[in-house]
Amino acid sequence: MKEVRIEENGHLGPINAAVIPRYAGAGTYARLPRLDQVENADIKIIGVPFDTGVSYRPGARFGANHVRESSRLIRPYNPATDTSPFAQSQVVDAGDLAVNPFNINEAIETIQDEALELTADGSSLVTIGGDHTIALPLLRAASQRAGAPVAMLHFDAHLDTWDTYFGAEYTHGTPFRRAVEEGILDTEAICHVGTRGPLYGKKDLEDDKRFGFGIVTSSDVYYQGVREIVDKLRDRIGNRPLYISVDIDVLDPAHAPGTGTPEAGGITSRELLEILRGLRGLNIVGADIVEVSPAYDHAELTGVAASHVTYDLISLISDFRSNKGLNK
Ligand SMILES: N=C(N)NCCCC(=O)O
Ligand SMILES: [Zn+2]
Ligand SMILES: [Zn+2]
Repeated sequence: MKEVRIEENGHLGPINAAVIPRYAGAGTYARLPRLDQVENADIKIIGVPFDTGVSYRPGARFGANHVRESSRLIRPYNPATDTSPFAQSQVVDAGDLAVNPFNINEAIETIQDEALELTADGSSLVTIGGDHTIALPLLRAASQRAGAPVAMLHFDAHLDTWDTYFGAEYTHGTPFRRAVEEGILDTEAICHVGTRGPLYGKKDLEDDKRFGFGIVTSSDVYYQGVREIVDKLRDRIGNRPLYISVDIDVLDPAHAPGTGTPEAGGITSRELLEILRGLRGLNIVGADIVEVSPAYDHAELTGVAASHVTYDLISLISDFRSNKGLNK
């Protein structure tokens, strides 16, 4: 079957669903072109099939392809932000990184190296799939590219600033403690959003605070509402280079059951999307959407939520890049 794509603004867009039914053919994210089908890419979506860092249910290694498969219905115009992300920037699916499933240290190195290589041309990365361990090498690459520690918004049920699990330093519950220790985060502007659930002890929160993290809990989102929270986050971040890490378990299990460490009482997908949309205009230098574990999903609930979160993140980055003249 011959590919028929939408082309706008000189950018090669998704396969045209009015010509080739959206359920036909091999899947890339939002049916976008692959990296090898374009000359230059402004935004690259990459999959990281890695879940060797998990402490409970496995399966996030299958997350990237699940998000791709659940993104077939995505359309090119985003009315929530009045933007056409695939027309404003050349967005591509750059495929999966091949990372070692048996050696976490090597996997982390590979992710960092490949993220640096992929962004050498000034493009932005949006990573899908994998467990939260992968945020550490992605943050290293992002701060190296930014030439400075980066601000971070971390959407998650969990703090992920624990020290070790079974003596292991690099796991999905520890990436942000390592990141603070390594000095790659701008500790004036780092915040968790959506946290909830039981902890190991009060010290978890004391340590986290000492590292510089602010916390907007899932209950805060309920009591304060999206607008007030967005204002606070924007104040804290200003115009710093910002990395956004989204653990899909930030959503209530009713919205995202397909994940490894579910916690009751989470935010809704509407709240998450609205908070993200409120970040428009911020200097987002990279993002990930992690912890999608398809075997625990039902009716693609988690896949669809993750694919839409990815879409709104791409919309923000695309808008920022095109307004600042960063695209080729
Ligand atoms: N889902 C992520 N990233 N972390 C959860 C760690 C929960 C734990 O085992 O204590
Ligand atoms: Zn989590
Ligand atoms: Zn996490």
